[in-house]
Amino acid sequence: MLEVLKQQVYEANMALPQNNLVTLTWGNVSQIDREKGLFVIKPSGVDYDALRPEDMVVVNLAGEVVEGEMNPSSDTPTHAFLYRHWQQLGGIVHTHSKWAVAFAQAGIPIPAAGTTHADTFYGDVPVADRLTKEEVDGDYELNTGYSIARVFDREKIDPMALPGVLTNDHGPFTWGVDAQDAVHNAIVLDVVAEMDYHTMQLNPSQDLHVPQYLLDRHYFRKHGKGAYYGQKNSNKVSSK
Ligand SMILES: O=C(CO)[C@@H](O)[C@H](O)COP(=O)(O)O
Repeated sequence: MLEVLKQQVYEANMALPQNNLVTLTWGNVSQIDREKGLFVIKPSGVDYDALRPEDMVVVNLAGEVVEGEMNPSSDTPTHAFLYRHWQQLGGIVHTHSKWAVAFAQAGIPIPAAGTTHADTFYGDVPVADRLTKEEVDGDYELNTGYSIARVFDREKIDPMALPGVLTNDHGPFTWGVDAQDAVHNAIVLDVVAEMDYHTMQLNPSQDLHVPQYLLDRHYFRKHGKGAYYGQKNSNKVSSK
């Protein structure tokens, strides 16, 4: 079943090593068929060089395997939670891209410091709350999903205006209307994280945020004023 979707998800997963967003078997991509209530995700721990479209695993929104010989990604509960929590999501990516992971490990949001960022993310990319020992010892991946939703719900951020997050101590998740859109956002996220790191080195005392009018100009030029309008001043997302 879902052979076309498996091919799309396979190609999106292969884009992760092609864009230097992952090493070894790290990372994963999924995409959902909302009508069927099923999503397709990469199998767990499989080397990208050995990956095939037919290896993709079909999962329901409860995170249960519906079709597939291999175990689904270990992050499947996080993907399933996010699909349940936000109906707008069509595709989700998790990577260990190095510059975004550096910000995630430092617990620092990726600031909306330039127009490169503003074209894709309507504000700072926030850091999710650090998981407690109980959350880690419990259903770790599900609790990762809860930590992501908590920061967006608390800060009243439209997830489609700001399609990415840094899970504390871990790494980035991005999303979009489909898997390819989510991969695009994962690529942009790591590029702007690297740019921001160097900007911070060049001028540590500067407030890195672009002015709201420039954030608006770039974001709405690309996404339209009506689409995914985020909260005003959302580029001032507070750090954790
Ligand atoms: O963060 C981790 C492991 O620390 C996982 O996200 C891996 O990066 C990918 O795991 P699989 O998708 O292969 O299960």
